[in-house]
Amino acid sequence: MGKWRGWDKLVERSPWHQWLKSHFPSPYQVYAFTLRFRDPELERGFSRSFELNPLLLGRLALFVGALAYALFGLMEDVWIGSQQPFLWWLRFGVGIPIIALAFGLTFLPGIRRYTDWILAIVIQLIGLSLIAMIFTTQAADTRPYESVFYLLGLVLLLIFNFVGFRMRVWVAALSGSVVIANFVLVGLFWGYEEPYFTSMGSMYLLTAMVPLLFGTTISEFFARKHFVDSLNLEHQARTDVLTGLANRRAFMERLQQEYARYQRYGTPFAVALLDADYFKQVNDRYGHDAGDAALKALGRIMSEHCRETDLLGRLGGEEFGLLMSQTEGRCARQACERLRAGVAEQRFHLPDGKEIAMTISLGMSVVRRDDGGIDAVLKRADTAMYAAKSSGRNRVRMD
Ligand SMILES: Nc1nc2c(ncn2[C@@H]2O[C@H](COP(=O)(O)OP(=O)(O)OP(=O)(O)O)[C@@H](O)[C@H]2O)c(=O)[nH]1
Repeated sequence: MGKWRGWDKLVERSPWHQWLKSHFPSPYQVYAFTLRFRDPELERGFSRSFELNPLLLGRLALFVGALAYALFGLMEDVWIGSQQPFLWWLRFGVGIPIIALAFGLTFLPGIRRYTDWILAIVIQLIGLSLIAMIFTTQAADTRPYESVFYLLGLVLLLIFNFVGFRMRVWVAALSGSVVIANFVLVGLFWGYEEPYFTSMGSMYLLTAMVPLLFGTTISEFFARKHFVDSLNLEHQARTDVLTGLANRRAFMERLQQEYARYQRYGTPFAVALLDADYFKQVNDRYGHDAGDAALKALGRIMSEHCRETDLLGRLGGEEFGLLMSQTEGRCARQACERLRAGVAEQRFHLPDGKEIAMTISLGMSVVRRDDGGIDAVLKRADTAMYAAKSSGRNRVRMD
């Protein structure tokens, strides 16, 4: 996007961008012009969130489009009896093979990211064939209304372009505009001398494009908004409100996944249960709000002492859990010691300015072959944690 920086700046100052920004707060920013998420990972997640595979949708639209295109041709040739073999050739010799070729291309590996462009090119070629039909029937002057029907064909093509394939909005807008521009250009050079047909025709096409563009933009906007809202809700459902750490549900899910991985690949893991020592005294002495602030600070300090691959969660009250992936024995114990020492060395600032010291007791266990599930691992960690408490607190015990 580097070369578009000037353009981006211009768009960013527009009221449209400001409005979008208020609906897609960071980190879900979208490009104002193309309505795409700035984060490629998010964009991929959004595409995946559609149950309908875009390739499948593209194939379906190509098939239906080809069927309609062929049926119109058959009706004209067989039933009405076209007087122009050139049109028949254009439809069945060029149009249908192009659609069939595009259909075949959608089966090539790695083509998925180019689907929009393949479909846009098909739209252009079919558009050109319809434009050729419009102006050759005009030139032949056989039936005065014939070219109007082909003009209606262009309107149908615009409908396919915007709503048939779920193309990216800006690609559809570009492709639709080129279809109209081609119609105007060909009309100016090969149409009736009098500009009535070309100007009225382009007015109809432009007017058809406005609601199509507007409608697809709105539906794209709401689809993205809905996606972002569902991500936010999912995040909230898995996050502890006070500390911002993973909540019990998220922690247990990760633990379950880790256990499944252990069963399948044998990658070990360790779990520690961490409990604040004499926390009741903090509440009793300084009040519940101060206790909350202390818990929040405890969560922050502990996460600073964890590895990125570890998961720290608040399991409830003043109890936390630490899941250490691909870790066992001595390494896990060292990690727990580091955490214990890190908390013990820290001074906690309460909202009223007072400073207190806090300590934690940790009980740790490493997964074993004979564990029937995560309950057994957790139970050992719990027993170890109570052993740490009863042997004086501010220490690590392993079971
Ligand atoms: N402020 C605050 N306090 C909480 C929260 N959840 C649990 N607590 C308090 O944490 C305290 C836990 O006390 P106990 O289980 O008796 O344990 P303790 O005082 O930490 O003593 P030991 O665990 O034996 O070292 C209780 O007073 C709970 O009210 C919370 O979200 N906020």
